[in-house]
Amino acid sequence: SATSTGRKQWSIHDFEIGKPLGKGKFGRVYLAREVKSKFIVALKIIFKEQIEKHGLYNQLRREMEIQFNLQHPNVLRLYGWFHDDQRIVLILEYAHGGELYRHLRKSGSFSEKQAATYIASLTQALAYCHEKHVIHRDIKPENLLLDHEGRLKIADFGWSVQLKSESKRMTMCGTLDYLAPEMVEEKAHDYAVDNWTLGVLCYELLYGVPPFEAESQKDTFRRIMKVDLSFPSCPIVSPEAKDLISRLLVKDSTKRLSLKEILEHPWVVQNAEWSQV
Ligand SMILES: CC(=O)N[C@H]1CCN(c2c(Cl)cnc3[nH]c(-c4cn(C)nc4C)nc23)C1
Repeated sequence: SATSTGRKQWSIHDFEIGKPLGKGKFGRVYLAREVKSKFIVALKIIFKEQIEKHGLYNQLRREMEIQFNLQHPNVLRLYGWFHDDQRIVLILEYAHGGELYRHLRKSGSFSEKQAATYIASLTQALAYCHEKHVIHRDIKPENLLLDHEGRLKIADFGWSVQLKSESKRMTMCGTLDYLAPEMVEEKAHDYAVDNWTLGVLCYELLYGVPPFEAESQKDTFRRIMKVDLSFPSCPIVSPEAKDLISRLLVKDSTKRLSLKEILEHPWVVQNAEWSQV
C-alpha cells in the first residue's frame, strides 16, 4: 500500500529472506529478494530493544536519513525501510562482490592500479558526502564493499555525522588503526579525518597491513600521535604512491591533501582505471 507521500509501504512479506551476509553494527544483514520484481537486496534487521537498550535510536535515525539521501555510484544505496513492533528493517543495495577486506586478505595486497582505482572511487564518494556536509569517519576495509563489477561501495554509515552548522563533532568512534590524531586526542575534528583515513587505507591496500599497527592499543595510539610512518622494502611500492600517503598522513589536519588534490595526484591520475571509478 502506498503512503500519502506516494512512497511504497514495504513489509517483510514483500521479501524472500536468503542467507545471512554478516553482522552490521546494530543487527544482522541478510540476502533477500523482493517477491514481485525478483530484485535482490540486502536486508539489515535491527531489533528495537537492542537500539533502545543502548540509546542508539537517534544515531540509527541519523544513519538512515544520511544514507537515504546519499545517491552516488560509490555509496551503498538505502532504498527504504519498514518496521514492526520488534524490528526495524533497512532495505539496502546488495553488493555482489562482498567486503573489500576479504579480497585484501585473500590477495595479501593489491596492485598499484587496483589500489589507485579504489582510492579514486572512495575519494569521489567522500567528496560527494562532504558536499552534503556528511563526514563518514569510519572508512576502513570492513565498511567497503564491492559490486558485481568490482566497483567500490561505502557501507555502514553507523558513525557518520551530518554537520549541522560548521561546529566540530566530539565523539569517539572507529577502530584504532584508522583513527586520526585529532580523534585519538578526542579533539574537535572535521572533514579532514576522512582524508587521513584515505592515507591509512591506501597504505593498507598496498602493503596489506595498516601503517601504525602495533602490539597494544597504547602503542598504536603512540605511533599515530607521532605519525610514526615507515615503508617496508617489500612489496615494492612506487615513490609516487609513498608521496601520496605521506601527504595524507600529516598530523596537522589543515596540511593534508584535499580530496580534489588526491584526484589530481600523479599516482592516482596514472594508475586509477577511471572506467571503474
Ligand atoms: C559493516 C557491514 O554492514 N558489513 C556487512 C554485513 C553484510 N553487508 C552487506 C551489505 Cl549491507 C550489502 N551487500 C552485501 N554483500 C555482502 C556479501 C556478498 N558476498 C559474496 N559476501 C558478502 C558478505 N555483504 C553485504 C555489510
